[in-house]
Amino acid sequence: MRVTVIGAGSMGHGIAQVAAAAGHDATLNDVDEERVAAGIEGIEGNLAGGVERGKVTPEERDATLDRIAGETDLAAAVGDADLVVEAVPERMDLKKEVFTDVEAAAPDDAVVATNTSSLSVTELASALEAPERAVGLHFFNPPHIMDLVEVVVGERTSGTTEAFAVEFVEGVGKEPVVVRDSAGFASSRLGVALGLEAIRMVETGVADAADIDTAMREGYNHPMGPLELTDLVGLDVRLDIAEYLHEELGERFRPPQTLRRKVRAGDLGKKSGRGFYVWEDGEAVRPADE
Ligand SMILES: NC(=O)c1ccc[n+]([C@@H]2O[C@H](COP(=O)([O-])OP(=O)(O)OC[C@H]3O[C@@H](n4cnc5c(N)ncnc54)[C@H](O)[C@@H]3O)[C@@H](O)[C@H]2O)c1
Repeated sequence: MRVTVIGAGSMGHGIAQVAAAAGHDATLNDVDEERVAAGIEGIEGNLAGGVERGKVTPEERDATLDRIAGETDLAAAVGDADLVVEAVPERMDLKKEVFTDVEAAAPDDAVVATNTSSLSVTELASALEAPERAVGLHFFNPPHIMDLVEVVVGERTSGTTEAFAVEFVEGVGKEPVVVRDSAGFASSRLGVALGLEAIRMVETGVADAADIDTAMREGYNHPMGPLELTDLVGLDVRLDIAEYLHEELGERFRPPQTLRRKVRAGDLGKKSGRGFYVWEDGEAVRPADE
């Protein structure tokens, strides 16, 4: 199968890697050469880590990389795709534009998927002349490690598209859960609620970021605390999601000022090197506000 991923950021490059590792031809698209190259470098880094840990053989690494191509021209990237997954920033207008461009250039029977964490798949699909071919494929961060993929079924998603999506997810070795389209789906709504409350607790001086994270790891057995997870996801991504959930679900999702302030300052978490923590070599090394 040919899989094209639009957007080579935190999620897009990982999704292309997962598809290629499962034997699909994967094309990675972004707005310029530099971002595509950074995405491919990210995949190389993930695979090198896999080889070091004995999870990936050198042959599998090479075969996966051989199946990945970069392409900055969207029409060329999707021209012979069987599945297109968009992973551009969490903004409805931008994603609709991408969907429209994909439909104009992709084969008529290609499935058009979105990796959105929260936006309505039904509304996004309304940008297509054939909304029945749209579906949500919500991978988790980092896609090559996390097993879950939410398959989000919009109002107009056809049974064939849903079945294709579930089969694709199982085929790449992940665990699909099928969810109805509603703001934040099953996972982001709860995950973001926890993250926003943790930020409000830092703001009001209940405890500092490291202590809140320790409490959730040690007390609730979460593998990662809500603030470190916010850093991993990206503060800008979390802010976009919170704004949408605030609009759709009300006051409890109002983005805290601290989140806005950090995003304005360019403190986006792991990807910029600083968020609630300072990040070095992919690890949170100390709280940012000490
Ligand atoms: N970060 C997470 O933990 C996470 C988890 C699950 C889902 N998501 C969702 O995945 C999507 C992407 O998030 P991300 O964290 O990878 O964002 P990101 O900011 O890391 O990457 C987005 C990429 O899209 C590119 N882009 C922007 N406009 C484009 C266009 N018109 N055509 C092609 N590329 C374009 C950007 O250059 C950038 O490289 C969002 O919808 C987000 O909600 C994110």
